[in-house]
Amino acid sequence: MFFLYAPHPLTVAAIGTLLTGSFIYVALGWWKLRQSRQELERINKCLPPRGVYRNLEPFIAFDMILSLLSAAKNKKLLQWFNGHFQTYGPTFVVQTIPKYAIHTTEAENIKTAYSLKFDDWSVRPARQSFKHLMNGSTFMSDGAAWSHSRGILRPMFVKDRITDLELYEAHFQKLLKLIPEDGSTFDISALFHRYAFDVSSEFLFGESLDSLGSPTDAKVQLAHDIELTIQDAADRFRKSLLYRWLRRPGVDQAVSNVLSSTTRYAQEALDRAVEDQKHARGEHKATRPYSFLDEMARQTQDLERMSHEATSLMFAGKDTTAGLLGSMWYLFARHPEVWDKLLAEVDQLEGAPPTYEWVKNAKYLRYCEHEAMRLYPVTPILPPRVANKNTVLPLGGGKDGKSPLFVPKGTALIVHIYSANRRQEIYGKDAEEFKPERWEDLRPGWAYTPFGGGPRICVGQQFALTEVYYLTVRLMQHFRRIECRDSRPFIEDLAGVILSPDGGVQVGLYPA
Ligand code: HEM
Repeated sequence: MFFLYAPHPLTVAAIGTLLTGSFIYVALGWWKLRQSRQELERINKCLPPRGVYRNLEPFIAFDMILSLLSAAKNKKLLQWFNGHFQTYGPTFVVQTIPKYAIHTTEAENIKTAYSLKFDDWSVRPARQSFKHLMNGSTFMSDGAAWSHSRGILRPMFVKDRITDLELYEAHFQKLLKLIPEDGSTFDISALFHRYAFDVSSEFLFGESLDSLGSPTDAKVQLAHDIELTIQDAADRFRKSLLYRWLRRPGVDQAVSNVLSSTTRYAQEALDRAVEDQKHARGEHKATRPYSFLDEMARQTQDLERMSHEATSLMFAGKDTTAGLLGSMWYLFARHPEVWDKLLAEVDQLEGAPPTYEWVKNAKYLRYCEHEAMRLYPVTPILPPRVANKNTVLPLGGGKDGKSPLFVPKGTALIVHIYSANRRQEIYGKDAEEFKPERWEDLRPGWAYTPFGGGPRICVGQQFALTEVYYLTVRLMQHFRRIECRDSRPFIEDLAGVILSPDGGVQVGLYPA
């Protein structure tokens, strides 16, 4: 029987040659990689990392994941990382057998990855949880595709586009009606979220979702679905392997409504662009408020791309802006001396609404925002970048952590803004305190990057800041006194990916 099934000697020889050839090919590839790695390490004088977080279970770092989950459950995730930076120094490595991740607070490392060696790092591999919503957006792209989309986006955020203060004023008037005038306690951060929602939707779609007014049922549903979709994207990112079993009910329908609604808004903008071309050019600008999608329709007819870009901007801009307002007002409520000083600056306007130039030049207002963003940065941990080739970071290697660090292809780099902003070497011994005055002569450069940095710096930064400054001034012109109604210390809430105080910002406000 055996004889019947024995392979022909030529077949055996062919298989043998194939196997040996493959082995040599793989071995040569591995040897070449090792050589180039050693060469890179030698040229750059790389040393092994100073801080290494070692896992007992070295494959998926199960012990670290459990420890992180427990810290997150106790609302101490940021403190957990902060503690590890105290132990290991400003850069540490988490090693598992398949790959490793670098956590850093070091300005030079951030500058290198975000600017000097920008091309060595990609964002897309770590943003897969957003793919179903914004696959073609700037936020998701790398390389030439990113340059192209960012180029389309840029003109929409230039000065004349973001100085439409009427947009902010109209929604401020609606917000004002919802604030109790008798000093009774309310959560001002919840109103900031609705305000940012309405401003963003009007800016993006040309139509506000009107969450501060009397929205239609369809708008209420869309607002609900956008919130659910944002939470779901955060779940996908955090729970990765377990996500399938831990999905929130109604997610599929919510995602589908968000996508079909943004597609409808995009289609309407394209139709208007066609109408405009038929009539005098740019006619709609006189009759309609400026909309991001209208502007985009002048540059592309790609419906999916427009819908994905608008969705990504809604995600990137809404909670972040509300989060910054929340941090500032959380701190104002606890620092009456800062409130009084800012009030004096605001009073220079003698009650008139501020102009764009005024908010840009209001120094103390800017210091307050910088200081709030320093202590409670809206995005306390930036989304990871992944090395697309072997590369080097300037710091983190050697016994003192001052030597360059070799970074193998596939390594994730995670920048910790929250911990970077508390480094005593940069901010002094009082780094934990709220002192806007420190910004009079503080220039931390790459040590302070709440909006990211380099070519991918937040495209909406000026839009967000104008919105935040304008609303703060207008509220302070109306309400002259603030009282804190929550004596608990700051407890982190990272329910989305945005940092806010647990329990909101409970205050009482009094008009003049
Ligand atoms: C206080 C408010 C905001 C904060 C703190 C903030 C923060 C950030 C940060 C840190 C990044 C860089 C992420 C990285 O490099 O990994 C970023 C990118 C981005 N932000 Fe913002 N953002 C804010 C508001 C906005 C607004 C209002 C918009 C638009 C309406 C916006 C649109 C974007 C976009 C499109 C990107 C991706 C840019 C690119 O990849 O080229 N952001 N933002």
